[in-house]
Amino acid sequence: MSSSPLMPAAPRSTSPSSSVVPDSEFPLGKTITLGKLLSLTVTEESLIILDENIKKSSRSCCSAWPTVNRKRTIALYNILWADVGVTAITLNFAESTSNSSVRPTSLTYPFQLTALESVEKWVIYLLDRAYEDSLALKRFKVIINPFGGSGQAVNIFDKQSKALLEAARCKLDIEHTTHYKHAVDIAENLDIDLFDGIICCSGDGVPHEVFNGFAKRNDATRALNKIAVCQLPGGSGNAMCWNLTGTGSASLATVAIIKGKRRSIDLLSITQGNNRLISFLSQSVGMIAEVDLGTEHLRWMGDARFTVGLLQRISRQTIYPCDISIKTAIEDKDSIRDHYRTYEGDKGIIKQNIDNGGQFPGLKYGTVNDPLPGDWETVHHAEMGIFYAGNMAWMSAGANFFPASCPRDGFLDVITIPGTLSRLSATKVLLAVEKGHHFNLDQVNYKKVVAYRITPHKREGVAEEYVSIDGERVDFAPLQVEVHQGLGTVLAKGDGYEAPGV
Ligand SMILES: Nc1ncnc2c1ncn2[C@@H]1O[C@H](COP(=O)(O)OP(=O)(O)OP(=O)(O)O)[C@@H](O)[C@H]1O
Repeated sequence: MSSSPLMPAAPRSTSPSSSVVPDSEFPLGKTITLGKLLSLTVTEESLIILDENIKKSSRSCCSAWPTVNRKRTIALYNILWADVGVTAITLNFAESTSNSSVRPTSLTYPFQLTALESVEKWVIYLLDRAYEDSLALKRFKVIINPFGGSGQAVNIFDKQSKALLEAARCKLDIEHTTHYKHAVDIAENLDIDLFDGIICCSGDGVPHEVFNGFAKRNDATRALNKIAVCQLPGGSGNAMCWNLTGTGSASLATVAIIKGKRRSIDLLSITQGNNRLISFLSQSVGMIAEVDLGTEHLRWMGDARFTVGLLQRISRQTIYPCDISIKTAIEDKDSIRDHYRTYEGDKGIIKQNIDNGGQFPGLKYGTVNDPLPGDWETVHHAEMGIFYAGNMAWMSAGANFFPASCPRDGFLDVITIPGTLSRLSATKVLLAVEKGHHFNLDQVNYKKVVAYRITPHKREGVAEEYVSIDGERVDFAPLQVEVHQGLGTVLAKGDGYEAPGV
């Protein structure tokens, strides 16, 4: 068998010789003929199987007679693996069962022993095309939060993902979290030589913990560079999954991970009090934080609780006073749009040379306890409604809050919206968020920044105040944030985020 990294050794034996002749175009062409009635062709996008034995019949609208359809087309993206035995080839692929789900399926075709070498070469070609610049046979640590979302994460993984990963011959080491912050310990102590990635079947809290676990290691930069972090939608907020795979379907996201390309993303350092932690997704103060963290009583509504919670606060014109100091990178929307179009899927900085084998990088701008750097601009916001800083586009399904977000541009996108907007105006903003069209509205202030500090002020008579980092509650206290360009690694379907841009 070939020494291709894609291929396992195929068993050989000495069965009778065969009359199978590879297509004359092969190996330069893409077809292998396995018999008079059977050929497999790799085209630009698909595997086409012509099989006279396929008994699928279809009736055209113009004809009363059924026609026999002997052609089967499988998108190369859905090809998971191919095993070559001595006299049969088995193709594993993801078959659509609906618009939003796939399941693993296989087809086996016999061939005669003399064709073995040709079949092996053809399979190497097929798998090269099916995986392109994505690593095949990935080795995953799988971390499942059994309490994520509505407690369905184990079920989701077992029913919708595991068999697809196995069909793609991925190596899995599965662990269920047993306590709060368990994923921090798992990432901190992981033998990174054994894995290519971590799949978090959870909400956004577990990937947040994984990045923080890596950050604690002495070889943090190596771990962050080597291990790609990904998410299957097993929680109540699955933003990472939406941004990197473009779906909330566990089976479709699994295929996107199997075929996922290693891409770097910016990470953020946050200091608050004497703590430092790492964020990959967002920070919010004001309405968004309160709705995210303070509406547990509306959990039964599912995703609708965010909309209902926001509308309640908008109608009351709720305000959240704070001071914000920013080191701005790009201020006006036209320049942000130009920047987005240049850097959205930029591959030029896919991997900077950040793996120096050492600890997590230091802070360029000091901590929240240090004096503010002289070139930061500070503004007091007496009537802030929403302060939202995002490192990815989707903040949850249907909420494309940061449509100008670029995965590795070294900037964080910051939105501020006054709490004093009229109900009509504020509702217009919210309705525009799904498609990212709020970016164009005058009421929405949108900046790209390299660092900022926010000091929220407690409101008189308000019992609970909220600050959220990656959807998790932290102290209601000042925090300072700076970006580390391209420091994290993920598996992504495309080069940019899977969201409509600007
Ligand atoms: N076995 C466990 N027992 C208690 N807490 C856990 C356990 N496993 C994970 N956690 C904690 O659950 C939190 C949320 O996890 P995750 O984001 O996966 O779920 P979620 O349902 O989206 O979250 P949320 O409850 O914040 O909406 C994390 O802080 C994590 O440490």
